[in-house]
Amino acid sequence: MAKAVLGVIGGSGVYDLPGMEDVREEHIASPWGEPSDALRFGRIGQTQIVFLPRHGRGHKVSPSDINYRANIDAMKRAGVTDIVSLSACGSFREALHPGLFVLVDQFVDRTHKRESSFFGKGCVAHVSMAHPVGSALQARLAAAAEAEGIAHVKNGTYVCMEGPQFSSYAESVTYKNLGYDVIGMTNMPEAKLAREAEITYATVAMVTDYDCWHDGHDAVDVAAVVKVLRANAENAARLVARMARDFPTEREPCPNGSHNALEVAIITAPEARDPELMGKLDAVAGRVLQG
Ligand SMILES: CSC[C@H]1O[C@H](OP(=O)(O)O)[C@H](O)[C@@H]1O
Ligand SMILES: Nc1ncnc2[nH]cnc12
Repeated sequence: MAKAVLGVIGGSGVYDLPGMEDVREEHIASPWGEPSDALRFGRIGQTQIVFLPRHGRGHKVSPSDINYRANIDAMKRAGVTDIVSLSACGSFREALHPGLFVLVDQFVDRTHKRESSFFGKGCVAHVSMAHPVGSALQARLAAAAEAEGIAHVKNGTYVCMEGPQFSSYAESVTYKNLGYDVIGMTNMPEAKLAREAEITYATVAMVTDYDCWHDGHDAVDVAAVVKVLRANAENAARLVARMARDFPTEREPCPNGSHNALEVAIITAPEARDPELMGKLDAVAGRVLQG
């Protein structure tokens, strides 16, 4: 197994990762376009960390405009084996209150304007998304939250909307009635692309609001989100630092198959593959394509 490198993708309010040492920045070029920002390399204890703010510094990139493929490809090129996504979200349950961290285990993808695969014409692949979150990585997050006394719950479904507008009341009530737990605008296709790149993925969905279904709360707006973000970001930094303390130095096999997701996924015959696309897949699929 490869050396373990922990990637952290910071969402709204998380543009930095306090606690990293020996920090250096590098702009990683990707054949998939421009990543949201330079990658920040550092370590916490013995654990190598690569940090990327998905909206860029200053929050310049909107959810639909994020180049998710470039971000994941750049992380793969940086040697990242596991990604923790730190994401703000709205809640569809009274008990999932602002400030709570939901370690979701499922996603519903309602996005429709984003490139959501590295594969396509000239190299077709179908990875499993049955269990999109690495359960061992999720367990490490839960243990770290427990140790730090950070309020959290394990499991839940994150519905990813296109945005950038927040949901209508009818949409919000529909999602709630469908049994979804939280809502955001970014974790899809991020989680799909991570799986295609054989990177283990886990989300910390940090509740900021009750979206707009709750009679006792105003409909969500950015000001309401920002009010809760600062405390959430501080807890997120503590959580990651704690998890990094006991992180393995060697990559562990993922119980959900993310470490070898491509082994049984590529269906295009070798002689039918498009050389140009194969070139772009050098990082993401290099392990299986180069044998
Ligand atoms: C600022 S509220 C809406 C914004 O916040 C979430 O961002 P992220 O997932 O990157 O933390 C949500 O997905 C929207 O992009
Ligand atoms: N209610 C909400 N809907 C979508 N994305 C969010 N991010 C934070 N709160 C959100």
